[in-house]
Amino acid sequence: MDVVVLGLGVGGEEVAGRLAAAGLSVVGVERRLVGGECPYYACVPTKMMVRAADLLAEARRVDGMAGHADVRPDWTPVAHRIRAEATDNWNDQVAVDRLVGKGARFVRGDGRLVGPKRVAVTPADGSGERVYDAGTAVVLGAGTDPAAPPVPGLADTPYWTNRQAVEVTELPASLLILGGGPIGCEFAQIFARFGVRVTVLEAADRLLPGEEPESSALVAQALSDDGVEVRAGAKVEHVTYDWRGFTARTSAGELTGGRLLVATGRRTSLDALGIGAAGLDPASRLLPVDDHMRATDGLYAVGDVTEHGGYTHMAMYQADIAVRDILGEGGFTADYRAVPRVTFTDPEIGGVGLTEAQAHAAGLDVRVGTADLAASARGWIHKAGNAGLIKLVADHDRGVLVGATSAGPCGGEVLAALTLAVHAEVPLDRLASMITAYPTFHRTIPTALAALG
Ligand SMILES: Cc1cc2nc3c(=O)[nH]c(=O)nc-3n(C[C@H](O)[C@H](O)[C@H](O)COP(=O)(O)OP(=O)(O)OC[C@H]3O[C@@H](n4cnc5c(N)ncnc54)[C@H](O)[C@@H]3O)c2cc1C
Ligand SMILES: NC(=O)c1ccc[n+]([C@@H]2O[C@H](COP(=O)([O-])OP(=O)(O)OC[C@H]3O[C@@H](n4cnc5c(N)ncnc54)[C@H](O)[C@@H]3O)[C@@H](O)[C@H]2O)c1
Repeated sequence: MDVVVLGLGVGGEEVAGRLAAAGLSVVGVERRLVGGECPYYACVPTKMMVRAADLLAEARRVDGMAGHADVRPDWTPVAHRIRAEATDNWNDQVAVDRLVGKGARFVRGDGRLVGPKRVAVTPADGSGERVYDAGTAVVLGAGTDPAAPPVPGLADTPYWTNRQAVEVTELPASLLILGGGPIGCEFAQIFARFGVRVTVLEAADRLLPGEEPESSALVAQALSDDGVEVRAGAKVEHVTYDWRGFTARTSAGELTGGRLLVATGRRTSLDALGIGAAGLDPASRLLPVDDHMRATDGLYAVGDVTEHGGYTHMAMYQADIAVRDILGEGGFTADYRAVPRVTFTDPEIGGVGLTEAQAHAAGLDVRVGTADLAASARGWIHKAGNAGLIKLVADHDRGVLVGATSAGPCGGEVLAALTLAVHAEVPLDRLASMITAYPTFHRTIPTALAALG
């Protein structure tokens, strides 16, 4: 055996498939579904939900702009699409066949490191434990599970995580969401647009605390316009559940919901994965890796278990680097200066690189330029649903952008131009001389460039 891949999510499946296709002998170990969180419980089904919720919102904007539309939301086609088109009713046979078709051996079971380059697997079919020795490398791609805060009472309740929220077939009348990060905000808007009374409780003083404060304000306004009640800066002290639903005692008073969705982040289980047997600190929450994705001699890690995970595109990027390193192919190594991220609310919140606060914390000579998307020609034409902004964060010393935000309709698409600018370190004067088509949303980029202090 050349390589054992432990965890076949987005990152692990890519590594195992490509190495097997290149002729290496590969064992892939997965205890749940090949493909991991993204296709079954995360990116794909939630963006199908977003698409449906956005259709409702656009239809509600017909009045006053294109006639009149009566909109009657129905969750049935959304739940059906998630089952029939996205998850095959949470069956991964197609993915298993694809992997085996590339030449990998597949074992469904629970794996753990029991030595450097040695993995023990307890197969799901009840057969006895098997041990695999990897001649070349072990690759960890074990991802994360939803984390729940240690709130008294919470563990005794049937709360939802993203997994139950994706599986839902009948919507509750009301939903209380703990956490106003990307997961909390996306689900809040989706369910509110389908008529659920939603309350979001966020411990930090604003939604999306990892993004620019201007983005947080935009999302708070959008959620409020959709009827979501947002309580930021509030702490949950106790949770109970009875036949009426959930009651949360919080520093902002008592909050209730027919269902409770916990969206307060993710957790790894590196100790249970046996990283101590490879000489790594079992108490680590995330694995430090070098720019070839090596955690230690013969052990690689990709995706959410690493310090630079959190997104499917990062798991894919890191998988590519690990594969090329194992095959000795060379090429680029990991560079995290221009990592893009998009929260798929309406308006979409796109960000790349550093926020203004992070750039200051890095000791840079920071200049900031902001422009209102709604005030642009395209924003004015678009009218209903035109809220958004471009914010640029520049390093004045080097004359380049180190971060940017693109919020608005198509905010995630417009972000591509800004990602390119940060990634390629395009000089600001060269960027300012770029011609932008009229009347596009991305014409707000030169307006923000002109506003750079
Ligand atoms: C609701 C939600 C929405 C999201 N939306 C987006 C989005 O729009 N865009 C985006 O880029 N990212 C999004 N993400 C993040 C994205 O899903 C993750 O970054 C991505 O899935 C990480 O891939 P991974 O391969 O590292 O891990 P995972 O996808 O978590 O896969 C890890 C796999 O390892 C398996 N495993 C773990 N331990 C063991 C073991 N001991 N033995 C055997 N198998 C094991 C697990 O069963 C799992 O299948 C979202 C996440 C959530 C929760
Ligand atoms: N569009 C996307 O790319 C996308 C969408 C969803 C999720 N994701 C990824 O999935 C991961 C998890 O997302 P997430 O939103 O769960 O995590 P997160 O860590 O980004 O946000 C969790 C939020 O919960 C808050 N919180 C923590 N404890 C709390 C408590 N006790 N009460 C109230 N609020 C509390 C935090 O302040 C934070 O704002 C992230 O890595 C994210 O990047 C990505």
